[in-house]
Amino acid sequence: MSEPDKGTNGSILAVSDIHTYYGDSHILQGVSLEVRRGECTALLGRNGAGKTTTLRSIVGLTPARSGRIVFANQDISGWTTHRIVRLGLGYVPENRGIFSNLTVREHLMVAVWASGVSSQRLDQVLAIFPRISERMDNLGQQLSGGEQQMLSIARALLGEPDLLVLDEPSEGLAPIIVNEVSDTLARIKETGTSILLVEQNAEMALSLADSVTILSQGRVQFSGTPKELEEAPRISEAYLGVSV
Ligand SMILES: Nc1ncnc2c1ncn2[C@@H]1O[C@H](COP(=O)(O)OP(=O)(O)OP(=O)(O)O)[C@@H](O)[C@H]1O
Repeated sequence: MSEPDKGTNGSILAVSDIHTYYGDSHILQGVSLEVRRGECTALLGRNGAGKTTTLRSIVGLTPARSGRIVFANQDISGWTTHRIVRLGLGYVPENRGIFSNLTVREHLMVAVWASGVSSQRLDQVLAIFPRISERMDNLGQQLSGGEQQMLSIARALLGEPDLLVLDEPSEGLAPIIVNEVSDTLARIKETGTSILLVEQNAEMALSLADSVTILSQGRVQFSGTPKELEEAPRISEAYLGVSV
């Protein structure tokens, strides 16, 4: 992980006024958000608000048609996903990307080869995920939802990303496992890794976040700190359906 760069207003990721389409459907209509170095930004909103599309635009899977995305001081607009990941972005997709017939070890070794990191790095990552280290010879299909989520996060961390981008890591998990995922993300943040976290679980996301962006119908409805959101209950009730 690189040292914080004081020369660029402390931002590891700055998304400015992006517009993204699926065919003719204009989904993101001028989305802007920021992740500051070493901090966590939570991206919240109801189903269909455009959260996943925002992440897909950032990682180059569904490129924005206009707007600007600056990551690690580089304008990555139009870059391929492969190149963006190489620059230091770790992506944990919503479906977790776990293969049923590969073992935990094979998932991790593929990532080690692909990112060219040392086996020492694998040991460092496994130290954060004790449960995964005990399951090295289990197949993907033999893992619980929580273990699959942890493996997906571990794999993204192998490449020593400066920014970890996660799409609803709590989805489908029991509350006690959500707490484990949340504690793990807090530890990752403590090591200096910046985090962009998409969540339906506002409580979990706000416990980790330094800033919050709320989307509705492809537009930003709120941007501020968790405290500012707490002081604006009408916003959270209108766009999240809960008081925070
Ligand atoms: N492949 C696609 N083709 C066409 N429209 C899509 C596609 N994927 C998503 N959409 C539409 O784009 C809008 C935003 O979807 P998106 O998945 O980004 O929302 P979200 O906030 O992540 O919601 P969820 O929590 O349900 O994943 C929705 O109206 C959705 O129906």
